[in-house]
Amino acid sequence: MRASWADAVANAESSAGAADTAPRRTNSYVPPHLRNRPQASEAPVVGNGPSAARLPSAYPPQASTGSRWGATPSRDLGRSGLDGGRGGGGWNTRGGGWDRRESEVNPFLNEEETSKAIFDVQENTGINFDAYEDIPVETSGENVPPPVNTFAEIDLGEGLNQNIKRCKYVKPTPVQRHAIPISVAGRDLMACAQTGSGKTAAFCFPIICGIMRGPPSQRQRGSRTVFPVALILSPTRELSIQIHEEARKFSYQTGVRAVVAYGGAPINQQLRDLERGVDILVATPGRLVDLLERAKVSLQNIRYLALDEADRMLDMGFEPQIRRIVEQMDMPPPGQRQTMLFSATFPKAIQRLASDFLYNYIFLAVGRVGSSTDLIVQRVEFVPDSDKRSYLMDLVHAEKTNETHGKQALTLVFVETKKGADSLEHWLCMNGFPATTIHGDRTQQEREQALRSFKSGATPILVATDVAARGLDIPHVAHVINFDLPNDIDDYVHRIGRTGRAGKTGLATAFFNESNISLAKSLSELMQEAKQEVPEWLARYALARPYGSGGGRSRRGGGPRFGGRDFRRDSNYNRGGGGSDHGGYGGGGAYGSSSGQGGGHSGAGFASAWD
Ligand SMILES: Nc1ncnc2c1ncn2[C@@H]1O[C@H](COP(=O)(O)OP(=O)(O)OP(=O)(O)O)[C@@H](O)[C@H]1O
Repeated sequence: MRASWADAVANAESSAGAADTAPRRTNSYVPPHLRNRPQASEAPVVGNGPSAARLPSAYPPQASTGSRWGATPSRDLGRSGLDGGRGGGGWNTRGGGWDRRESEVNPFLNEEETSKAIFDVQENTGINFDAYEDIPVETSGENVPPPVNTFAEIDLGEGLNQNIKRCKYVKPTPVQRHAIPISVAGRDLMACAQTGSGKTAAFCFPIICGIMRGPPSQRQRGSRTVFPVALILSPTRELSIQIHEEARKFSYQTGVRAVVAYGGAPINQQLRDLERGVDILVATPGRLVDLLERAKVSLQNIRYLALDEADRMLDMGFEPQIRRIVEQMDMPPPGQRQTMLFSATFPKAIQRLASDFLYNYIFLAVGRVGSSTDLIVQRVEFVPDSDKRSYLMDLVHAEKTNETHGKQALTLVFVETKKGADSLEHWLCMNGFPATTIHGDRTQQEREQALRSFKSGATPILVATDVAARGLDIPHVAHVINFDLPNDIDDYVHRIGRTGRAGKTGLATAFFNESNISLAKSLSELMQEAKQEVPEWLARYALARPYGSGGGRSRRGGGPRFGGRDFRRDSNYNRGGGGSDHGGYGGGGAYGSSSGQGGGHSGAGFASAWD
């Protein structure tokens, strides 16, 4: 794969002009787990090899670091049977009590310096979370724990609280207000909440808190297999890297160790990292299957399973792999582990599949993108294919004038194909607009370099396929352009959600033409729900054309305001007919077959909480 001209420019820029500010000045590939390492003079060389986890124990550390280190660690996850019969020794593998915090690199350092230096702003302070205040929230399930208004209302432990402060999170977002108490109470959860609303912390905090409260790790002697306690799966490598970076921040100095494993990067380095000890494994499914097949990882001690972008993880492409990992390896079944599924969209068919993984779960829906807050201004233009480039030129010209502290605002352009991405990037560069690309034909090194270059503002235009559509949290993306619209409205929701994050505003422009007619109705409905101006021509297309066959129709059944609604509310759910496309569904045994509690949901079991 050729290295793009823009990447070369970005490399040159970061090594020359930005020498004072750029944290990484070399162009050679450094895998994520080796990044941010201190210079020899900065930190003692402890834990820097496979045998590190067997170093003399510094455990127990000072009590000041929170309840994890308290005298009576609690394993109570809020329901019976979760730890039943497995004895005390086999829960996790935190290096026999070795205090990893001594050698831990501060994950906050780099980021703060980079962010301040480049954009001269502080993230997460002064965020307008009031914008989320009137967002509708709906929960269903039995005995839903009440939401909290502050982080302080939940005993997350001193170490985690410190990190929340370091992240400058002043108060929980709506999904966090509801999801964290539910998960800390030990309940399984399917959560559907807006893009950019803090879902990562919503599943990371309860996991870290639960591990801190749990028993100390026991490494299995003589074995090179590792036994993580928590598994977080995500569909793309970049998203796994990002979740790992977040998890490292949230678990800094808590003694909880997060490791990432993903394809396209050397497996040996990931193995070495795993052997240093792992509590939370963040992984992409393909690489995890590889590790499981090599018996490098065992899932038998998993107490927490989180699927981010869960609807994507369970669609046709990923489902077999996910079932293999969750159901056919050695992971404890639902009821004996806690499962958390998160996404901004949850089609009902996927909910049915997902319910196999859950035990007596709570469904949480928090208003859809832009639902009542208009954080993202959506525009749609009728643009024939032949005119798309000149329209794009107009838009990026306009962005050039939209500068913050001398830096052009970031623009993310989505296209349909990898070839299309390369060709558009080339054309933009030829026309004097530094751009780079991210797509599946690029090497992992190129993909990560492209993201860094985009994030730093060195190449303020990123041309991407759907590989960048979900989960990526890139500050300062001011404009998302759907140069080619996706076939599925949920993909549109995730794409435009790369802007307007964490209470900030953003702009999304879509080029629509005859080839997108199947999307007309769902797009027009979505825009109406989000109180956006729907062009007359789009409304006409929407009226003339029912939902397209290719997924244009909203499959989520979320109705107004939600990205998904609990499929158990369907009238035919309790009549055993709700799962016609889902084997083994219906009747009372839908979830938690091992529970002995039946698991069927009566209508009376649903609570509804509107904020
Ligand atoms: N309580 C909080 N206060 C301030 N900022 C927060 C808070 N929670 C999360 N954030 C910030 O909000 C941004 C978006 O969070 P996150 O990436 O978890 O969103 P998400 O809901 O997972 O989005 P997506 O659906 O696109 O995956 C991040 O930069 C994160 O640091």
